[in-house]
Amino acid sequence: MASSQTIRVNLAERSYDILIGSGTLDVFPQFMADRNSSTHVVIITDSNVDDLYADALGDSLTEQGYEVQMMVVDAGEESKSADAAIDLWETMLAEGADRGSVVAAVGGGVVGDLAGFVAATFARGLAFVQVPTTLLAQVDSSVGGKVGINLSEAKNMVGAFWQPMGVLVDVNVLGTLPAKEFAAGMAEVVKYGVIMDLDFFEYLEQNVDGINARDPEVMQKVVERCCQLKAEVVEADEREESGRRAILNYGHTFAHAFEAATEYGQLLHGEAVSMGMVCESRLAERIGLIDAAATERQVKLLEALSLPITPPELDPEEVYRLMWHDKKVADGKINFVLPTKIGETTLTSDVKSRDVLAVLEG
Ligand SMILES: NC(=O)c1ccc[n+]([C@@H]2O[C@H](COP(=O)([O-])OP(=O)(O)OC[C@H]3O[C@@H](n4cnc5c(N)ncnc54)[C@H](O)[C@@H]3O)[C@@H](O)[C@H]2O)c1
Ligand SMILES: O=C(O)C(=O)C[C@@H](O)[C@H](O)[C@H](O)COP(=O)(O)O
Ligand SMILES: [Zn+2]
Repeated sequence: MASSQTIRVNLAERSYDILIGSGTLDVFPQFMADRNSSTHVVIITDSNVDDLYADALGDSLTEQGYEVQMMVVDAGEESKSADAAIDLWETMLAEGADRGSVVAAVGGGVVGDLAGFVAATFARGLAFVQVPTTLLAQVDSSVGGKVGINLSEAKNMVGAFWQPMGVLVDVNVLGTLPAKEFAAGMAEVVKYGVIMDLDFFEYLEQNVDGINARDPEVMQKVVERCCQLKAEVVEADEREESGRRAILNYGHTFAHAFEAATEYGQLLHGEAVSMGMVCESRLAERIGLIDAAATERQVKLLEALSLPITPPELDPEEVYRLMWHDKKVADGKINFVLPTKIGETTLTSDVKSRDVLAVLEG
């Protein structure tokens, strides 16, 4: 294993490390042994990641004397469903998983959210680790403990806060990621810059070529910075109670409605977030919170990273209706995370429906 860095997520007895480096998959058995004494590991992965990485990780555990149960779901957002969770629970039971088993999520955000949800609920809760294999999962979904599944009208509507025992990030796996998936991960990366780190946003602007070429040194820095920022936010507000964690939802009020309106089949989550951030920045402009130049700066960076910024043709009223399923709705109002400048956001419910509809109408 080449150089690596460890970022600690401090959450009292739920604290854990994120190990980030090149070639870290080689230490998977040791990583597991250091965190739990169980010898029964349930690996949950998807139909693409199975052959690419999960099988080999399973073999490396078997060689060390572990009993491994391998479970493969169909690749794609459709697997973040109640049906998929039921299949996993039933199979785990049939094949001997018990309270002492450990779940390892090996894959992107879909696998991480689904496997984490199954871990949180099977036998009232199993220990689990995250081995994120997409950029999006490495910079965002594997950290912070939000796990869950979708309902047809509401993204991530059924779930839990269930922290992993550890997160093992190998940036080498980004090499096999399709271009569209890599770009989708960059949307969440840009999000961190807009919500809380102007210097990081500028670093991204200055390193677009290195990012698009997936330069290992640049990508190691990008993943590390995002994980540091997410760890800080999660440590401050683990269960999204004080409002601090809500900043990670920038772009998501619109994004989740776009995903539900297109039945989770047309847009990647990161693509929807890219469109959602532009919409929410335009909404902030309309109510006088930010200047147009700051939105254009986001548009320019997102486009340079090959991300879409214009939502598909959808009925604005229907998208607005779906926004009411957002988990930030409280006291009959939608709370929006809106940028006030690059590097700063505010949480506000003081938004008129006509402004939201005007943004959706374009
Ligand atoms: N829990 C959280 O905090 C959080 C944060 C952000 C996003 N999410 C969720 O994450 C999901 C999106 O995750 P995603 O973008 O990783 O999508 P994904 O899990 O569907 O993975 C994208 C695609 O890449 C493939 N893949 C994965 N790793 C690969 C690799 N190394 N090489 C080649 N192909 C690979 C997968 O099989 C899949 O086809 C959404 O459901 C979103 O809601 C959750
Ligand atoms: O970790 C968080 O908190 C986030 O909001 C990160 C988001 O990128 C992610 O998409 C999350 O799953 C959205 O959460 P939700 O509570 O709006 O479903
Ligand atoms: Zn997201």
